[in-house]
Amino acid sequence: QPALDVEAIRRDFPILSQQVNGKPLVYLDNGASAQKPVAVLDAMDRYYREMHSNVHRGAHTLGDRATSAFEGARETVRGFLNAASTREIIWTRGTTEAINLVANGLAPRLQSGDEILVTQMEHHANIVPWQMVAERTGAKVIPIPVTPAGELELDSFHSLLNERTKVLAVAHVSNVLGTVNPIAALINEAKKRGIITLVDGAQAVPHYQPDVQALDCDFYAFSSHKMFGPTGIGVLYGKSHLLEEMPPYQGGGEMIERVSFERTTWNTLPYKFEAGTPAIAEAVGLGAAIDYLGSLDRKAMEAAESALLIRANDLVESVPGMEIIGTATDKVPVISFKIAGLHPSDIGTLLDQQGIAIRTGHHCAMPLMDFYGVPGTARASFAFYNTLNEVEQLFTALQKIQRLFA
Ligand SMILES: Cc1ncc(COP(=O)(O)O)c(CN[C@@H](CS)C(=O)O)c1O
Repeated sequence: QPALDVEAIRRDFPILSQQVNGKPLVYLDNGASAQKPVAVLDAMDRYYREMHSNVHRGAHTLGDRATSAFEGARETVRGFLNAASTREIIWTRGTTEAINLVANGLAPRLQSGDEILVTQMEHHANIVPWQMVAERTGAKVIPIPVTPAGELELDSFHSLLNERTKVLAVAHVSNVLGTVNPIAALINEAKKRGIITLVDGAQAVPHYQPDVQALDCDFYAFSSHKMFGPTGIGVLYGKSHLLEEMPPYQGGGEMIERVSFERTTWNTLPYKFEAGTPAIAEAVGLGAAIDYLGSLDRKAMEAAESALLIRANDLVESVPGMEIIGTATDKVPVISFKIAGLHPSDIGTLLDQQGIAIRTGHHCAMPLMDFYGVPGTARASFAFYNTLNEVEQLFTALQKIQRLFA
């Protein structure tokens, strides 16, 4: 297995080589948002310098350049997900908007007593939109419980499935626990019962390249900014037969075929769900991020990331009173933790003073915090550009904090 040349890769991410509070930045908050390679910055800069215009207007050369750059990025996303058609690739603002779009689009199918199955580990983005639609339709949102290790209780999953279950909405990867859920098996079970499946892929795409046709999920949502692309854009993959049936999410320009005060008709897929001027440069940036990832050895990336997680797990015992929350067998390199006698936000502040960036709090997963009986956790989330030395710096800092403040 060729090792990843992390030092060469880090040179692709200029932001990483700065000092914070007089110390080298150790950026371990990738689960909140990842950093961007020069290839993404250059692609967006070049777009604005040479191509920018509004899209789909077709009146002039720049418009054609912008449109082909924009639709070219959509094709890049289609290839990344192995979707059957670009008609199934909808640009959104991010994972949150993608899930809201689906929840609202499925509302006409839902009636009183129907059940929407989610999990106890979900991010609020995959709970609240369903609660809002359940409120309107009389449906119910039911959580699949999680074990203390942070894995789904699969027996409960099977017993919760019933003839009233209409939707299964589940995280591919937990942003708090790092747990990789067995989504292929979950989707397979749901499909046997005609249940519509949505996968929240926000925390999976920085680490894996999902194959939506192999998974056979009905919807897959993710955000560009988590997978080394710009903020402000995300993707909803949806099976075209379902997208065709769903009403538009927002009204305006682009999403129409013909408007009159007597009757308005919708545009074809994917434009029916893309009202208004889109985030064109951001789509180009996401396309560049996918091309950048495609230029790397994915197996070497996965090996490097699992080495980071193994080193972190090995170092936990070096910090008295430290406990990892989320010890699933199958995990991405994310560790949520608590240290006896210390509040997570104090840990975050003290680490920042040493140039180390993590996240603390409830991580938009309050039901999961309730399950563990904690107000929040400290979370270090690693990416392929982090080094073993950075893991050791984190734990050396935690040892010092524990000695001085716990
Ligand atoms: C599993 C999961 N699902 C949805 C979202 C929302 O992504 P947006 O790009 O904000 O729409 C996130 C974003 N989680 C960030 C910010 S709360 C974190 O620090 O964990 C997520 O992790």
